[in-house]
Amino acid sequence: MTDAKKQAALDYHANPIPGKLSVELTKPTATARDLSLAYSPGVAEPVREIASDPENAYLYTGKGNLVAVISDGSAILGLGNLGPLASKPVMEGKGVLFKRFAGINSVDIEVNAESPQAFIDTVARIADTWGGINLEDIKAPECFEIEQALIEQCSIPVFHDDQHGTAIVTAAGMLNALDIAGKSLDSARIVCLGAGAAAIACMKLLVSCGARPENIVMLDRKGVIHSGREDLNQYKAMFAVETDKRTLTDAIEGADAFVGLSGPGLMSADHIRSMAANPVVFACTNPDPEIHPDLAREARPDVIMATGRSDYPNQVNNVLGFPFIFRGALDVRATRINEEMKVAAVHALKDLAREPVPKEVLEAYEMDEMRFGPEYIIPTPVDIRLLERISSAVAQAAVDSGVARKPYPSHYPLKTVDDVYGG
Ligand SMILES: NC(=O)C1=CN([C@@H]2O[C@H](COP(=O)(O)OP(=O)(O)OC[C@H]3O[C@@H](n4cnc5c(N)ncnc54)[C@H](OP(=O)(O)O)[C@@H]3O)[C@@H](O)[C@H]2O)C=CC1
Ligand SMILES: CC(=O)C(=O)O
Ligand SMILES: [Mg+2]
Repeated sequence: MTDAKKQAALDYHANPIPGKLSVELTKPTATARDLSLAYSPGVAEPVREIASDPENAYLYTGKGNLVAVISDGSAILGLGNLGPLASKPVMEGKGVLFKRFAGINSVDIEVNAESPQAFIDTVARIADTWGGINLEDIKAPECFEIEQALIEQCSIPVFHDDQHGTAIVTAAGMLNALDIAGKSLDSARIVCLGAGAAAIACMKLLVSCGARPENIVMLDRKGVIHSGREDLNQYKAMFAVETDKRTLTDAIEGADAFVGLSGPGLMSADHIRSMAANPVVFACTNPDPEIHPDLAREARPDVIMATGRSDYPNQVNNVLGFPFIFRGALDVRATRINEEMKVAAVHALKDLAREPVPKEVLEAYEMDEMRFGPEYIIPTPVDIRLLERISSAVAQAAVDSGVARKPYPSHYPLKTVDDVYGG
């Protein structure tokens, strides 16, 4: 970023008041009567109701439309382990996206925990307060243990966005990009740079969608994850392949697709030049991708290129997933977000990219045209139809797979965020 853009980003966060979110009132509070209902003595009535049946919390408090965004700051975007407090702008940002795109209230919580168990214990103790928990920017491998333990201990959806939100959006984008390239997932050779939270989840979901494990080469800081390595944790070991390739240069030659979930500037023009025809390059590290889109296009005019950023075409970013996935899960009071719900989200997102783009989206992006093709493989986050399509698909999948505690919502499909509380 230029110095001017850096300053603009700081000014945006600082002015006119610090931060990006505030809390608003939903009930009248002007009179003594209002206050006697909102607080003492009236507040005692819902207290008694919730004490007699915890389900009443959904009736009398904001729980049902409230998601906690929780991080330890150990993998903030691609910036690394900068600690809990430094993660707060990102967590507030996730709250902005929850509210703006899906009408969901959120609170960000940055936890200073000395161990995964301390983090788990902290979150488990406050879990009943929320309708759902979005874990964010927690590094691998600790994130896997943390998420699994919290799913087991909590009766509300617990979802590590960097794993599953990213995987859902990557799978939708990859299916479309390969289709445009004239290829298919079941025969594509895929190189994944990174073997952390996002990378492991993305490759697992791509395999569920039809990619062949033997066609995937994953790399971490030490190079290719191959079966001769003895330093692999159980998550990386799932992707160990029999190969004599050792470096990114070895692995990328002739590959159909590259997925970068690692660090900035790690892919060169030579790497991309050595890929197969119509290469698909998802350089998804934020804020600075593995290779800049301009450099990629210069090296390979036939590239189908995506980044995690809003300022280039094809934003493959979990913002296209988590607001709408939680919307659907909350509205049927799902106990968890399962594989069926994730796959439903992949297909809803993938299919929407093939439809004509509304004029509001063109205006927001100052474009005359956006059409399914190399420069438009996936919808943009401002597309209001995401709310309708993904939330509906996820809610239906929750009902069909038996994790919903309420029927498919009668106020669906949602056309705007003003509709989220129903009529
Ligand atoms: N576009 C999007 O929607 C999203 C993008 N991301 C991006 O993905 C990246 C990883 O995030 P996340 O998975 O949460 O973090 P993790 O800390 O869990 O994983 C980081 C992974 O990157 C690998 N890595 C780092 N540097 C290198 C390098 N020089 N060469 C090869 N591998 C390297 C690490 O290797 P090792 O295991 O050896 O340490 C590790 O496997 C971030 O940049 C983040 O911005 C994440 C989520 C969503
Ligand atoms: C987008 C996101 O969640 C990340 O880069 O970590
Ligand atoms: Mg993240």
